[in-house]
Amino acid sequence: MEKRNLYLHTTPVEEAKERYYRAVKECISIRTEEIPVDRSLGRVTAEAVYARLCSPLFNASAMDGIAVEAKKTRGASEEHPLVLRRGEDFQVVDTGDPIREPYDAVIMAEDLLEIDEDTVQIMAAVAPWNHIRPIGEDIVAGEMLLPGHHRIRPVDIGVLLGGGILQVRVHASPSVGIIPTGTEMIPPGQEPEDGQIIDSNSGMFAALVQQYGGEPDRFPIIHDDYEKIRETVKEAVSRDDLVIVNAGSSAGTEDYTVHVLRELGEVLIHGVAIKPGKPVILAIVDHKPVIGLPGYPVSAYIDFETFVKPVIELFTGSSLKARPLEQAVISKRLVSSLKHKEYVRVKVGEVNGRLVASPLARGAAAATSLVKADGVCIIDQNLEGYEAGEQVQVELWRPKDEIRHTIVSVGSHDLIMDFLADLLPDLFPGVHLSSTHVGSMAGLMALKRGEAHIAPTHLLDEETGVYNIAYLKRIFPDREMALIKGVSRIQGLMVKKGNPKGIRGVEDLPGCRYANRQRGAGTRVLLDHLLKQAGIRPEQIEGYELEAATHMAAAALVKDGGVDAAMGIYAAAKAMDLSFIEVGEEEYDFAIERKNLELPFIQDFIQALQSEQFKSRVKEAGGYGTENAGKIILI
Ligand SMILES: Nc1nc2c(c(=O)[nH]1)N[C@H]1C(S)=C(S)[C@@H](COP(=O)(O)OP(=O)(O)OC[C@H]3O[C@@H](n4cnc5c(N)ncnc54)[C@H](O)[C@@H]3O)O[C@H]1N2
Ligand code: MOO
Repeated sequence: MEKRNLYLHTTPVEEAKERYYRAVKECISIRTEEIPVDRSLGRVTAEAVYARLCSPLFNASAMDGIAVEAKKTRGASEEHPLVLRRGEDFQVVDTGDPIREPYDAVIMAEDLLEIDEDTVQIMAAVAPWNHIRPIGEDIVAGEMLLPGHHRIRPVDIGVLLGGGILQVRVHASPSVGIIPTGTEMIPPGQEPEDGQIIDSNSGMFAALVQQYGGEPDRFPIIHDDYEKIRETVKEAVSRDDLVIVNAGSSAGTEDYTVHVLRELGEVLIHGVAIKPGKPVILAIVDHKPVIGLPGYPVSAYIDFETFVKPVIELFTGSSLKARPLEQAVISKRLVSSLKHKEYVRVKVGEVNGRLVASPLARGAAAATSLVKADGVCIIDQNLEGYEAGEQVQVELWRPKDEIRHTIVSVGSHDLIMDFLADLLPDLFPGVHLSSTHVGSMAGLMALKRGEAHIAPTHLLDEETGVYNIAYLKRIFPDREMALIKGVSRIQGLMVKKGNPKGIRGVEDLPGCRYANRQRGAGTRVLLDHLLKQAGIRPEQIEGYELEAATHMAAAALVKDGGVDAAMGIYAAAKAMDLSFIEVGEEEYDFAIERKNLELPFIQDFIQALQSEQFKSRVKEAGGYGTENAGKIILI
């Protein structure tokens, strides 16, 4: 067997950061540069900036009116108005005009009685400096306008220009080398062949670097070849301030990064007690920080935020605002190990006045969990997790105001949830739909615990043959509930195109490879019902234990995953270009507490269901009926 980097020891996150930053600070040199003020937005001052000019530059009129000598207005009153003559006693001025000797006060046009073009009457005396902005009232030449380490905002640009400053010295944007490695990697745009993986991380890193004020310097993909990786790292270190080497960070036989970095420089840390992101490498080569990030996108992102961002901030001279921490109730039990600090991506919604966090997929390769997340629940290394319903700290990634206007849906999955999520903010600006797919039963349980506004459900009551209502009565015996009617949809068996196995119905499933849905999913309840009717036991079906989380995930397993059949909706089969054997029609509705029907965004949701846009979109997908969409049944 080839050599592996088996490492059993990991360093706690804070210790790793502290040791690395101490070393980095000692070795890097911070560059600064002078740039035009009007292109300095977001940059950080390298030194204090002092005004070159005063503002205003001269004594200036603050109002439209006339400039006078204050002493000549003495004695004027309502009873004894005073007559003033142009040229002799006053000069007409506009706001901003210079006021020169002998004038020392301004009277507003509204306070004048015009007798003729050259004569006015005043009814009150004025004091010197009345309505005059003196030289340097706002800015005095030589005064400090901005301190060092200040991130420049639009208002700062205004003040600098007003103070006569055209160039400003700022921290230079660090150039960040990005080196993707891996023989199996291909650049985006190239059609992947078997076993190839699109290098999506480099694009994400480049965007992060830009967002945090650096300049990305991207290298082409380097194959798993020790010499090539070494030469590329040397090149990057010679031209960049900071270098990221992506993947090859862990224990694989072709994970060369750490060996290359050990040869070229010093590896301070390999392996941190963080999940995801454990195999991160923190090194220094030729006085430059070099960070090896793991290949899995979520690990790479979490490590970037934790270890790369603070290094970029050292170069840019200022820390970016940390994301706010909020208390939330966690909706599912979260078990975590004492071996690491864990970052669990969560969806967050406000239900009945409290924030509720629902954990998303925890896998390090689940990049879409980063896209769906409203935040992250951080479980400290010394904690073994949280029980459902416990208070947790969540770092919010989305503005709280937006979270407040989000409908939280937990339950069964259907493609219409995607249509609605897309349609809602279009029809009702500011309203969002967040849906978590856990199956019908688990959704109703979440609704019961007050963790969702709505629970999409399709549960067949075997006795009555009626969908959903019986379950609501049973699960919420003493609560006033309602059902917002959704769609009727065709359920069936999704099979490979052309149905090569000649499957006609559930009776043909024994002998085929099947993919099931998770326990409590309505689709699984339907399968069990049909199996019972057909007198087939679950053990007779190969793959009964294989659980797909959504219709689309089940369809994907049939398409490419070595599975012959899975139960699902027509629209998913159509979207994946599969053949479809209809087994029946069912009703997909939304359970809700009656008191929540009046919430403004729930009213918007009901209207969206009734909208023409929704109906035509659903019709296009096929296999749905929308006659009852948006109707309310009180239970
Ligand atoms: N025996 C062990 N195996 C693994 C361990 C371990 O401790 N012992 N650690 C696991 C952990 S944790 C992680 S995280 C990964 C890290 O893997 P590597 O950094 O070595 O990355 P690769 O194996 O080269 O790639 C893994 C995977 O990542 C994706 N990837 C890679 N590069 C990119 C890219 N540029 N863009 C998008 N995605 C990328 C891809 O799916 C690769 O298959 O190791 C575990 N293994
Ligand atoms: O560190 Mo790995 O990122 O846990 O999957």
